[in-house]
Amino acid sequence: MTKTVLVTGGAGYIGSHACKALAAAGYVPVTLDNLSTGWRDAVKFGPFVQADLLDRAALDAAFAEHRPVAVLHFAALSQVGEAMSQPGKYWRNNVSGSLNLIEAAIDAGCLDFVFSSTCATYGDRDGEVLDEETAQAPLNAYGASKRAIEDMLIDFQASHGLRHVIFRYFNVAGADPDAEVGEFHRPETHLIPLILDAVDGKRAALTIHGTDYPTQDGTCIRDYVHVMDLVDAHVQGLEYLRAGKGSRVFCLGTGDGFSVREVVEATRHVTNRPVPMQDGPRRAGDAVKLVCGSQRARDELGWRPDRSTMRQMIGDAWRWHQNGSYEA
Ligand SMILES: NC(=O)c1ccc[n+]([C@@H]2O[C@H](COP(=O)([O-])OP(=O)(O)OC[C@H]3O[C@@H](n4cnc5c(N)ncnc54)[C@H](O)[C@@H]3O)[C@@H](O)[C@H]2O)c1
Ligand SMILES: O=c1ccn([C@@H]2O[C@H](COP(=O)(O)OP(=O)(O)O[C@H]3O[C@H](CO)[C@H](O)[C@H](O)[C@H]3O)[C@@H](O)[C@H]2O)c(=O)[nH]1
Repeated sequence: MTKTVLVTGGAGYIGSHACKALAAAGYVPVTLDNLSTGWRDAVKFGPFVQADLLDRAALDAAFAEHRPVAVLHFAALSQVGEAMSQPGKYWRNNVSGSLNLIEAAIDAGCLDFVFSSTCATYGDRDGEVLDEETAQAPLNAYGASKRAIEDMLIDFQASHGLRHVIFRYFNVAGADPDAEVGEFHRPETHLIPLILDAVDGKRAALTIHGTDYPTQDGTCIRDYVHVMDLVDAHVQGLEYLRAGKGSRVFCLGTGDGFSVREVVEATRHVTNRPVPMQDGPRRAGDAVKLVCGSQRARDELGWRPDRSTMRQMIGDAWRWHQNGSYEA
C-alpha cells in the first residue's frame, strides 16, 4: 500500500533531505512549499504542491488529493536577525500557518504529526547541557513562534487526539553525500556554508562574530548534527507515531560542542585550503554555548548520529558547495 506523507517545507534545506530519506524508506513524500526560501529544483523525490500555509483552501485541497498518512512540518521562516526586526512576519507565517495546517490535518483525519522545533526555544542557558526537561525561554520571535507551535500541538492532542513528535534541532550542517540536494540559503547566515564561501572566494572573508566569549578560544560553542542523521531521526519519529506510541519531544544533537574557531580549523583541514577570516564584534542574540543532551532519541528511537563528525559534515557540505546549486 502506498504510504504518502505531506512534507511542508520540502523545497528547503532540511525538508529536501527528509524527502530523500522518506523515499528511501518506502514513503511517497509530497512537498508542500511556497518557495519563499526554498527551491523548485530541490523537489526531486515526489510530487510538488506549490502553496502557502496561510491558504487554508489550498491545504484542504492537498490533503484531499494526496491523502497523506502523516505530516512532517518543516516549513517556517527561521532567520533570527529578521525575527528580531520583523516579529509580526514570524508570528503570522510560523504560528498562523501552523494553526491552519494542524486544523486542515485534523479535518482530513491525518493525526500523526512531526514538527521541527529548535534549541532557539531555550534562550540563553549557557553552560547547561540542554535536553527535553530543560525549561524553555526563547529570546526572539523565531524561538517564541516555535514554542507556541509546540504548545498548540499539546492542545490539539488533548482536544482532537493529534499525535505528535517534536524534534528540537541544534545546529544542522552538511549535505546529502550524493550531492543531489544540499544547503542553499539566500541570504546564507549559517557558519559552515559561509566558511566555504570564504574558502572558494565567493566572499572576501569569514567574520567571526565575537572573540571575547568565556570559552577556551573566545568564540561561541555549538552542537552540530549532520542533516542526514537528522532526517533519519524523522523517519524513526514517523515510525514511532505509526506504531501507536504517544506524543514525545526529542532533542537532536551529538552532545559535542565546537567553537567557531574549531569549525574554521576543521574546514581548513578538510578542504586543504586557507580560510580568509577576520575578527568581528558579537552578534546580537547569540548564546555562548548550546550543547544537546540526546539520550532520549538514542534510547527510544534507536537514533545513532554516526555521520555527525565535523570532518564528514564539512566534507559533504564542501562536495555540495563545489557541485550543487539550484540557481543554474
Ligand atoms: N537549519 C537549522 O540549523 C535549523 C535548526 C533548528 C530548526 N530548524 C527548523 O527546521 C525547519 C527547516 O529549516 P531549513 O534550514 O531547511 O529552512 P529553509 O528555509 O531551507 O526551508 C524552509 C522551507 O519552508 C518553506 N516555507 C516557509 N514558509 C512557508 C509557508 N508559509 N508556506 C509554505 N512553505 C513555506 C520555504 O519556502 C522553505 O522551502 C524550519 O522549521 C527551521 O525552523 C532549522
Ligand atoms: O558569519 C558567521 C556566522 C556565524 N558565526 C557564528 O557561528 C555560530 C553558529 O551560527 P549559525 O548562524 O550557523 O547558527 P546559530 O547557532 O545562530 O543557530 C540558530 O539559528 C538556527 C536557525 O537557522 C537554528 O534555529 C538554531 O537552532 C539556532 O540556534 C554562532 O556562534 C555564530 O555567531 C560566525 O562567527 N560568523
